[in-house]
Amino acid sequence: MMQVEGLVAGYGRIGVLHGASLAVEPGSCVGILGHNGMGKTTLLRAITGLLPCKGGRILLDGQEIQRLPPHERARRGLGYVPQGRQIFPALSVLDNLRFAVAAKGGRDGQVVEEVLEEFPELRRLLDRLGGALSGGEQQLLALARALCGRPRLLLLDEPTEGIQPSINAAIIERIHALRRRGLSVLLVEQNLDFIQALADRILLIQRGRITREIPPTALGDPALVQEFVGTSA
Ligand SMILES: Nc1ncnc2c1ncn2[C@@H]1O[C@H](COP(=O)(O)OP(=O)(O)OP(=O)(O)O)[C@@H](O)[C@H]1O
Repeated sequence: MMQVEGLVAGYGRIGVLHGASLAVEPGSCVGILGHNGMGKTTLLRAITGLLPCKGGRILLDGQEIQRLPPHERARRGLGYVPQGRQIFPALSVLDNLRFAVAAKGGRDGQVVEEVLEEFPELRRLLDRLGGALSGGEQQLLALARALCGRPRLLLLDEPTEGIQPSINAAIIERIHALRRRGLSVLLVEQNLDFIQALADRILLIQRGRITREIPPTALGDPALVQEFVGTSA
């Protein structure tokens, strides 16, 4: 589905990614773990095109996309749920969704209706302002909004940040349901239970490079977790 080869990116003269490589197989969920500041968000932003790539290649279905603008990468199947969700707080839930469809150049009525079938709990919130939602509701809206672009590969940046742990199970189930329909996922997450519940493969990022792959079962071993991410399970 996607191959990232030797990706180099950063902010001005500050290098962050120093040759990151990874692959996401069709229909799979790949998790990325790493300490704060190792480049997880930067990696996702470089893949979406929000940050320019200074080197390396990104292949989506075998086609190079690293020089395409973000909207063209979205058109080819990339969806992105950014860290902190970044929904529009002053727009209603419905308008947040409509905006996402319009940004992709689609006809909103039908797409929004299809997405609401996948996120039925948003129906009773359609008139509510985005900023008035709980963290968990905002995360569902952010997922639904990304789905309005009908992505085939979804990039998720720390979806559990700032939401109540009790909501995590609902979000995990929703992502599983999307995967059953063929969606591939690249997930950056610090919550070990969450990443273990979803990822088929887990990659470690250290100083801007993918350094290792670990089996999801390794997250049950506190000593390994300490070594990989510096927290205990
Ligand atoms: N806009 C920016 N300008 C300059 N440096 C930045 C910018 N955004 C991030 N950085 C730096 O780039 C490095 C990688 O940041 P990034 O956000 O990708 O890390 P991360 O692994 O996602 O960490 P976290 O879990 O804390 O979000 C950090 O040293 C960070 O300070």
